[in-house]
Amino acid sequence: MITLDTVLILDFGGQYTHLIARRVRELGVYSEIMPGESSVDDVLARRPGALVLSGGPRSVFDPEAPRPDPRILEAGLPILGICYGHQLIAHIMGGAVHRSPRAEYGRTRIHVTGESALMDGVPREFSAWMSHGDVVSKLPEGFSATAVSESGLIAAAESPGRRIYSVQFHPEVAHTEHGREILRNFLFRAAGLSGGWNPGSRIPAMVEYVSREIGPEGRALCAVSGGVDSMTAAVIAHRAIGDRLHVVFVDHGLLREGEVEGVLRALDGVGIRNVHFVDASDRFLSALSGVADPEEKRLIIGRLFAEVFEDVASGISGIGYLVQGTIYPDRIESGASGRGSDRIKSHHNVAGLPEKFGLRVVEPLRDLYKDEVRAVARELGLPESVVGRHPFPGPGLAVRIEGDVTREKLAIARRANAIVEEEFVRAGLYGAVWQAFAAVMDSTWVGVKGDRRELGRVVIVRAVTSEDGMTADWFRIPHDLLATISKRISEEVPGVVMVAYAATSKPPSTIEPC
Ligand SMILES: Nc1ncnc2c1ncn2[C@@H]1O[C@H](COP(=O)(O)OP(=O)(O)OP(=O)(O)O)[C@@H](O)[C@H]1O
Ligand SMILES: O=c1[nH]c(=O)c2[nH+]cn([C@@H]3O[C@H](COP(=O)(O)O)[C@@H](O)[C@H]3O)c2[nH]1
Ligand SMILES: NC(=O)CC[C@H](N)C(=O)O
Ligand SMILES: [Mg+2]
Repeated sequence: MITLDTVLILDFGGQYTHLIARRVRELGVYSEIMPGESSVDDVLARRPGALVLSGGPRSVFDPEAPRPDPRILEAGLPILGICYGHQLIAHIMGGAVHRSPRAEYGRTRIHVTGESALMDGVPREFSAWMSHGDVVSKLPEGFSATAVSESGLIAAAESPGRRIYSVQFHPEVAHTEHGREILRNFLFRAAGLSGGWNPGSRIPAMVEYVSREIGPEGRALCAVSGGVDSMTAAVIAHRAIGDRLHVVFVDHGLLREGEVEGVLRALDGVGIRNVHFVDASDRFLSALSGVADPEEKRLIIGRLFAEVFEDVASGISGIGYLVQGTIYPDRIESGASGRGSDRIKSHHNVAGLPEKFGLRVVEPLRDLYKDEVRAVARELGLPESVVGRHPFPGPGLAVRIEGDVTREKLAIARRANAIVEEEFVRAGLYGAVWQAFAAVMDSTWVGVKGDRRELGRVVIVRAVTSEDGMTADWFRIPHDLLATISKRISEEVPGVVMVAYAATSKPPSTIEPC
């Protein structure tokens, strides 16, 4: 699916690597992230139009520091180094990097000192976001500095003849003024890429990919949750193979109020005929009984999903494939994107499938971010109720329940989640947040209801804003809305005596509690 104008971002563990990929895509150039130490052959095999070397936590002179294959710098490709990437270029090509006596963190004034395609249309002075302790103290042969920071440190450098550019600051973060222009200048002026990519433009290629994978005779199962990812994957697969597509929707007993009816209605609406609804709630809930560890719960659910899919598949003749709505962040967060990144959570659809899974997995959306999937869904004509639906994790309410999943906690989670969603809709704020939900804690709080002591549960309400679920900020919820939600949950949901609001961003938290 790679076209000529792909930008590959070599990841050295930077905090903002994903933002670089997103910004580049927003500018109309397809981009992907690769491990920073990928070999020159692996990089060139993907026929990139340009490379970006990301930031990273290490010092270039640290013996453990990740390094690019040096031949990459000689391959003649346009390169932009950012922060650690900037330092790597200097270090490898014969310049020098030193521990700076003055670290620069946060907003820093930048002075443009030279003529540079990178700085075209950018004022001679602007504020940029810095986050570094090392500094390039000597540039390699043939490089010149084009900007300095307020402390006189090199902030941008280049060797235009070799089409190698580097910046010490982070053009990809919103706090850097003109960061977008600088990236745009790199892509279109320095690297001469042509742009014009948008997520919708990938629809034909995605349909093509599904047709090719499944072949002219093949039949596939598509696991659908009703979320925008799997609905979009199903519609793409349906375009590709028509009624050779069978959709399976599983009730694992961890769904929200009204969800079964809603999803079946939505499936009917997109014209998919072969729908298999499986009520497997007893099977899932009994397997989860007494299991408190979050990762263990996820892995059990992943395994049971796979078993149910295999059962359904074996009842339909000729099914050899499973189409899933896996998206890019699912793979990244499950630690599947490259070496050295940590597995944060086992998203059931990535890490949960058993090694000997009997069906071949087909994932048309595997390289897209959520907002890009939404753009595709809109383009495909899916209804706004699907396009705008908040993400709901595959393991369902199990990840919104601390400790073991009991019927008591499930009932609380179900009611409390319904109240949160209803009130966000009523306040006109459903579309303003990435997600809004309630989680049920194991801990208790002493309450007093109708003059009687009641040892009740704690429910945590969480609402976040986010672009892609990779990072998130807690939503500054209006107090009136929080008051209504809190009052309704504590009054209407038996067994709850405390409602709290989660005021931590991601990082350091994640969005869902488990
Ligand atoms: N109840 C379910 N029945 C069948 N398949 C499911 C179910 N829940 C999840 N899946 C499968 O797991 C995949 C991942 O779930 P995930 O929640 O990430 O995506 P989604 O539900 O499609 O979208 P969203 O993130 O918007 O909820 C889905 O795309 C689908 O293939
Ligand atoms: O399909 C999914 N399977 C999962 O196992 C899963 N866990 C979390 N999520 C959703 O992913 C986004 C990031 O969540 P976290 O910050 O909690 O990791 C949030 O939007 C979460 O709702 C999941 N989606
Ligand atoms: N953000 C970065 O890439 C930091 C690079 C390097 N670790 C430094 O501290 O200078
Ligand atoms: Mg979902």
